[in-house]
Amino acid sequence: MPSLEDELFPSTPGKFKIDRGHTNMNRQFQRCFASTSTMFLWALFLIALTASYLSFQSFVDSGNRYITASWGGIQWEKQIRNSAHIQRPAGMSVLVTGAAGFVGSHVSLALKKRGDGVVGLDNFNNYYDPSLKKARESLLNRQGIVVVEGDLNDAALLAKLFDVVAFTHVLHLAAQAGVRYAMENPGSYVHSNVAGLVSLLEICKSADPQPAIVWASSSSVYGLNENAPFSESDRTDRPASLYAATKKAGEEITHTYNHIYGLSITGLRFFTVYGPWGRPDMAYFSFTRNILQGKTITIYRGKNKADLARDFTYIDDIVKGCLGSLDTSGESTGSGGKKRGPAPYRNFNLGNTSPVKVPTLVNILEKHLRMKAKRKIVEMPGNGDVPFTHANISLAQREFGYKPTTDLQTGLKKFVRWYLSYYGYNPKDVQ
Ligand SMILES: O=C(O)[C@H]1O[C@H](OP(=O)(O)OP(=O)(O)OC[C@H]2O[C@@H](n3ccc(=O)[nH]c3=O)[C@H](O)[C@@H]2O)[C@H](O)[C@@H](O)[C@H]1O
Repeated sequence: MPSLEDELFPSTPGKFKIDRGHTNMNRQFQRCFASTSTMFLWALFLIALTASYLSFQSFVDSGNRYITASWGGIQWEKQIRNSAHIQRPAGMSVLVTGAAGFVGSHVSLALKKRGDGVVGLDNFNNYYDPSLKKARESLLNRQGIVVVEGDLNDAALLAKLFDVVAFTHVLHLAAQAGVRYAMENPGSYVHSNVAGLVSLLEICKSADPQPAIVWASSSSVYGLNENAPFSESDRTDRPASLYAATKKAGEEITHTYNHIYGLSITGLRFFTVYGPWGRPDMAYFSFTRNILQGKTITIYRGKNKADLARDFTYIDDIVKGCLGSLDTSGESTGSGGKKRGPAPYRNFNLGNTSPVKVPTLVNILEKHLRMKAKRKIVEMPGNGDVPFTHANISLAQREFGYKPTTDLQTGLKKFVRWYLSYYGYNPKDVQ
């Protein structure tokens, strides 16, 4: 009888040598035959195992190819390098995250126009109509700017981008925006504004040379602050929304990376930015759409029937603020994850310095659209809104000459003109 060991390990070399001197040939033959067929079965099993392993590997490989299909390869790298190519003396090569977004697309075009190299990154998520993002991307493409489709949390993609281009600057504008949406989808704020930010900083800190980073914080960090106008030295530890809390977290996180790794960091506290190619989720945009469609608009009102007010800031002024910040960012001091000395850490308000009440904003829209709004006034729900915002911009003025020049009347006129042409309304129909 074959031992258990024989059964389990039938292919052990030399184990089944035929003993020719044995008289019981038949038995020998049977044993040998039995062993051979077991060997055969095991061989079959091994072949099947190898085949399944190989096909699994090829499935994994093809999966990876699918995941990375939108980036990688010699041709792709060439496009990225062309896009990042600097065309002016002492120019910069900038990675703009959120490049297909409102502010990102405007600043990318301005950078390219003055001869800087720009590579965009955007995940084209569907927080609002992605076709608007695609339309902005087309504008950028026409100026030779490539927008890579990918998420901040894709560390392999970020590493690849820094392999291909030694970016001098990162303008980090990709974020989950919107104050009130944070109650519906809190996870998206953590994903983009916290995890995504850290993922980007990790790559930047390890880069050699390290880029200088300018990124979008928010006026919302002032939260329940009542000192007006808001100064950078005011309290920012009482956020009123999760959106604000993630932006405040961003300011703390970037401080850490500045402190440990010597990254140059500039945070920009944007005050309710508006203008052509804007964000459809914002009040001025959705009010315009609803007024044109004859739908009722809801206007929130604060305590004691006080109107809410915002320091609405026109996009062209914000673009100038972004360029000024990039130009004065100073250099990161570290390389390859090691700090070599202190680097700049700055936060600036970029606002308009003249708050306007929301009902006044609606009056201006009515005038430009030549249509009456159907208004419904409701008490401000506890949704993260703050009663007013008002920027003190003296710090940005001093540091890089920031000076907003567009008032809400003028800015909304430009917005309405863009809106009507983009969405195909004939202004004559809008009487
Ligand atoms: O500065 C910022 O850091 C933020 O600015 C922007 O937030 P907000 O100032 O809240 O702008 P926005 O939504 O246009 O509401 C404007 C006003 O209309 C009121 N509002 C709004 C909607 C509505 O239906 N009714 C209404 O009265 C509303 O109560 C508010 O008083 C960006 O979206 C945000 O991403 C961030 O960048």
